Amino acid sequence: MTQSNIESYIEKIVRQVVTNSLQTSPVSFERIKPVVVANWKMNMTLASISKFVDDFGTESFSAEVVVCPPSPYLYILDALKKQQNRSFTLGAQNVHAEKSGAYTGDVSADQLLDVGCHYVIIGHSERRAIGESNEFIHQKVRQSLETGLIPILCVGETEEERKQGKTNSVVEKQVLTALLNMNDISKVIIAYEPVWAIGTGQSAVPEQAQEVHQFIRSVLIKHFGILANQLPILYGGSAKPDNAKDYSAMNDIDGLLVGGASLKADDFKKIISAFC
Ligand SMILES: O=C[C@H](O)COP(=O)(O)O
Repeated sequence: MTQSNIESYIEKIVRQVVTNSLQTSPVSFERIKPVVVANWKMNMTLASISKFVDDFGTESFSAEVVVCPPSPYLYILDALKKQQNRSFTLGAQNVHAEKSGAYTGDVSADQLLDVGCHYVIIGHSERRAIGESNEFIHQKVRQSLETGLIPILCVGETEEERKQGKTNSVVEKQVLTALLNMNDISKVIIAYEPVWAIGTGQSAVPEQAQEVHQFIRSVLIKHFGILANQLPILYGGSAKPDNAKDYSAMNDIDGLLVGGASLKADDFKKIISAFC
């Protein structure tokens, strides 16, 4: 074999590996550790949080479990979970893009770290709906990563956009704008949440979600390299104890972002178990 034959042979193999990884689920990597996140939104009180912690029990899970309470309860939830040895990690529902300053009512990434947070949800459709742009979301992701918080970046299309066949283009733009010019995205988690499935009881069929997850993974690999294969991509939108197992069976669904069904510890634990 001549030198140029060897080079073209190697090039062909490399191209084949990349093409395969773009078209199918990764086979050469270990399965990503599942992540199951509770987003309590603007629900719960001190009494119901205390009951949740009691009911959650001391069980530990092979999945990473994250609970995101409303911000006034972050500190007390951290204290309760440490005191009672609970196996979940703390996350916030939002963060400001700037490090500090005159932003009445907002909370910074440093402050979230200070009260025990490791994760933060960014770009949830309920915040996009009140005016958060892709660019602002990008700044929040950057600030969180620089501070040491793990961003859970939410993306997803509206019902109208899906009907118009724009799901992939909408989601691609949301992902790429949020992660623009970032060299290291290894700490990012993506959550695909079709807006029409959130809080409606009309969850996406697992195969429908899998299709978008696979597309998101291919976008990540194309723009950030093969290691992007290891980023968890979660599904969110009317996930419940009785459909969690079906999502966990999908190759590219690495966990769930759960709203309503995370308010009761028993329901939430059933959902976690589906990924363990
Ligand atoms: O963050 C969670 C999602 O918005 C899903 O909410 P849901 O499970 O109540 O539909």
